[in-house]
Amino acid sequence: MAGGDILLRTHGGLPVLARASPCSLRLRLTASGRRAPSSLAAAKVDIGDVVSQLRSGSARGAADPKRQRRVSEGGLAFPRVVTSRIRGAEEEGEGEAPQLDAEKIGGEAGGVDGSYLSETRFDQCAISELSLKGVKDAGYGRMTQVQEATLPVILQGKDVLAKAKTGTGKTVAFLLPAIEVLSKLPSSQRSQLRSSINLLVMCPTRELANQVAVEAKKLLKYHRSLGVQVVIGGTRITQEQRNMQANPCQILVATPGRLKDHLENTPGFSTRLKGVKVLVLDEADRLLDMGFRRDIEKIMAATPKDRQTLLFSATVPEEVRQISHVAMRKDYRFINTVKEGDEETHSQVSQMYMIAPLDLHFSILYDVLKKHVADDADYKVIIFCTTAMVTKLVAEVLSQLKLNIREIHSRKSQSARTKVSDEFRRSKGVILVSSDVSARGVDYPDVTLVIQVGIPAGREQYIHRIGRTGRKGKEGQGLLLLAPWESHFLTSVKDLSVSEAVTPSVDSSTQTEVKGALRRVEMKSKESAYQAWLGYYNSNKTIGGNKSRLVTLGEEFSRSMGLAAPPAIPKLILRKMGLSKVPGFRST
Ligand SMILES: Nc1ncnc2c1ncn2[C@@H]1O[C@H](COP(=O)(O)OP(=O)(O)OP(=O)(O)O)[C@@H](O)[C@H]1O
Repeated sequence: MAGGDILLRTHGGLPVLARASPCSLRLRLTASGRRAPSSLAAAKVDIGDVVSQLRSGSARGAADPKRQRRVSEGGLAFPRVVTSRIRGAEEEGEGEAPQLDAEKIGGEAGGVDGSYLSETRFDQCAISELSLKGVKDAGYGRMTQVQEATLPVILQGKDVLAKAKTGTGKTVAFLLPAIEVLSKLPSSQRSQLRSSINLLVMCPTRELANQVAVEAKKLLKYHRSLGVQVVIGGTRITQEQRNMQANPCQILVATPGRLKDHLENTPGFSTRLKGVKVLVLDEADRLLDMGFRRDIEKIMAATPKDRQTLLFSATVPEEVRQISHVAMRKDYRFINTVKEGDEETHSQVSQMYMIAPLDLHFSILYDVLKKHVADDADYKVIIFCTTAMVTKLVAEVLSQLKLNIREIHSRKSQSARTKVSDEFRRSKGVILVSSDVSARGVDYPDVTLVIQVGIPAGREQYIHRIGRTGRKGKEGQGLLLLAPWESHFLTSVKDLSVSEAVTPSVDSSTQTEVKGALRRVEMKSKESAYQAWLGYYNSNKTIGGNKSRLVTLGEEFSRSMGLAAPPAIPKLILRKMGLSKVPGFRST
């Protein structure tokens, strides 16, 4: 087991082992949500064994008692409850960094970990009656920590960069004060800017944009003079143009590519953007990374310089802090509700990783899923895969195995994506196989397990993906399934409590079923998955650097799909990947 001591905690009746990093040295929570000292143990846990022990009622305290004693005797001491102050809970972009007291904004309020809701109720805040009625109808009584920390600062007119864990209400945190700003615009300005866009919210994915608009509609319920529209890729741009012309709204939620399209092609659109008072970048670190930066810069340049800018995300890497001045005024505030010494992931989500050869991945996945499904009638699982085409393949294989599978990725039509997303949100007893289109922001309630197959695009992506479970303080489980040559990724999450799970011994009937399923999947799907897989790992800094090794790993992946030899790849694609001169790849 990598990285030192292990502590055992109870997770929904399931013993879970976690590495004892300095961050996890604090009182843990029991399944009932009461605070209790964690018991200590050291061992590896086989997920399969735990699940079957759980079914036979012997799971509690399943760890080896001798090992337990050894660690206890080893002197792992538990400090008292951490009541440290929040690090820079409110920091200036430059200059002083006022702090909020953790005890004031934390407490036993919210979900299982008791920390996502603050003590402050919305009706104690300086917000309009109309907003308050909307908030009440939405079912929100107390503010979440991030809402409590950001609302007064945004209402003061400051630019804000806010960091708060996944599923802790960041959407309302930026929407509510922004709506307040809009509702207080002097009526003269409002009539003058009647068709202008006053609040622009940018989101990296279409599903997230739709979701933000739904949340905005809830808060706008009693603000009859304010409306919201969505512009996203994958839909007919002419239809969007007609909608905007027929009923121009003051609030626009958009994905960057489509917004840029409107900027360039929709008459009068750039004039409407001149009315922007508040600009929000939701998932700011993603929108400011190289994939979106150019579009975002263009969009920002089309909005007034004196606008208010709000950047929100669960992850704010140092590079983003460095470049955030591009988007914000110099005196912006950095509001970080992740306590000093706390992890960026939730303590009530048990995180496991499993290292196994690629050719066992389908069998392990099937084994883990069968056990999870048998264990929890209300199961709701998301499996994240590396690329759209690998997602499609995994969904097809698991569907062949008669699991209740839905599939979502960028190669699906937008109408299919929306249908699957809406259905998954409402359902239980279903497994969503997804590319990174669902990694950030999407709020599917009650996800029981998140599985990540293959190396995630980075530490941030790992954190956002695992954040699809454990929302609003609820419990959840996460499993990262890696091949041995992918295990270097673990160093980038070594400060998180991710513990090793032993590879389950998959029985021969499971393996036979998986082989049969793989045989029934069309060759075309395997070819596309192989190409996409190669493209993904070829551009991975660590793995793509050694091309002859990539050939061998590609062979391993193709064997895992049940193929005797890797499929041939079109010359043009090999050339685009810079692999045409690498011996070992067959081309067509
Ligand atoms: N004050 C509140 N009280 C109770 N529930 C709330 C409150 N504010 C927001 N919520 C709910 O909490 C859930 C999570 O909110 P949201 O999706 O905004 O989280 P997030 O922090 O943006 O997550 P992510 O980092 O994954 O984007 C939503 O279902 C939302 O309706």
